[in-house]
Amino acid sequence: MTAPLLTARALSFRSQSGRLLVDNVDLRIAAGERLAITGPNGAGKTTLLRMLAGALRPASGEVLLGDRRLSDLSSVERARSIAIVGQIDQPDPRLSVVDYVSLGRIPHSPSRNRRNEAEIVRNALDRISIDHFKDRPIGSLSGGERQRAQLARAIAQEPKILFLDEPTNHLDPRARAELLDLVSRLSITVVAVLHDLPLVASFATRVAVMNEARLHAHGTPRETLTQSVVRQVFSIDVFRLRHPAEDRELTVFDVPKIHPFP
Ligand SMILES: Nc1ncnc2c1ncn2[C@@H]1O[C@H](COP(=O)(O)OP(=O)(O)OP(=O)(O)O)[C@@H](O)[C@H]1O
Repeated sequence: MTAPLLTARALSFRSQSGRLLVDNVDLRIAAGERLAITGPNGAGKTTLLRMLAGALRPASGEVLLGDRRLSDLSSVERARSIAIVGQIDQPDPRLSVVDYVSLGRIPHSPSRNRRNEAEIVRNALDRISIDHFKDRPIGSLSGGERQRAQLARAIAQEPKILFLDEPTNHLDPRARAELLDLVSRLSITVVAVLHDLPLVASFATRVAVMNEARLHAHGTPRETLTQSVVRQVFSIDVFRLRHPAEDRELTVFDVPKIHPFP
């Protein structure tokens, strides 16, 4: 592996009651990689993501960005390097989409060149294909549209690493694949919490499978989304089959049968 852009060493987090929510996690993320953090509900994925992004201070362990500890960076240095698209973002609903996306430029404001700034924002709107609703108030957007606006704001921030917490949860199946395709074309390092295993398999270059606060498996999708890991962690089966119409492999996650009513 080339020199990691982000390194987590023995990262742990405890709740106030003393429960371990993340237990001794080591990770190395190289520049250009797309790491998907997956695992069952409550496994510690968001807690881990927030520590990796510097939004939550670990109880023990450390995170390095390049060779610098994240905790030693100023908030401006951190904001120039790291963008987070989280699950909760409640901007003023009257803010127009273009003004909201412009907020991504705040960390860069000391070196402001107005024409250049406007160009970067326009570019972000264009890359996420939301320029047609750039003048609408944020409060009028659907969940999926809002998720796209959040991503455009993060792109306008021009970070080294983009952190996404369940970026597709409001999107329909096609829009999910399109959004992740778009993210993978940005050529930046991405760390994303994702539940949708087929999307994990096609989007991620590496996968971190969390289970009960621990890193259960870490590696390429093929190394981690194995029959034994998927069974043990998610209690479902995974099959790798030939696509019936195309010359490629299909990864099929076999969810349990839902009993018909009654
Ligand atoms: N500040 C906190 N205090 C106490 N418990 C917490 C705190 N934050 C998270 N938890 C608990 O820690 C566990 C892990 O939470 P986390 O949000 O990291 O899980 P997750 O894997 O992202 O879950 P999900 O898939 O449901 O979003 C959960 O049981 C959650 O209720």
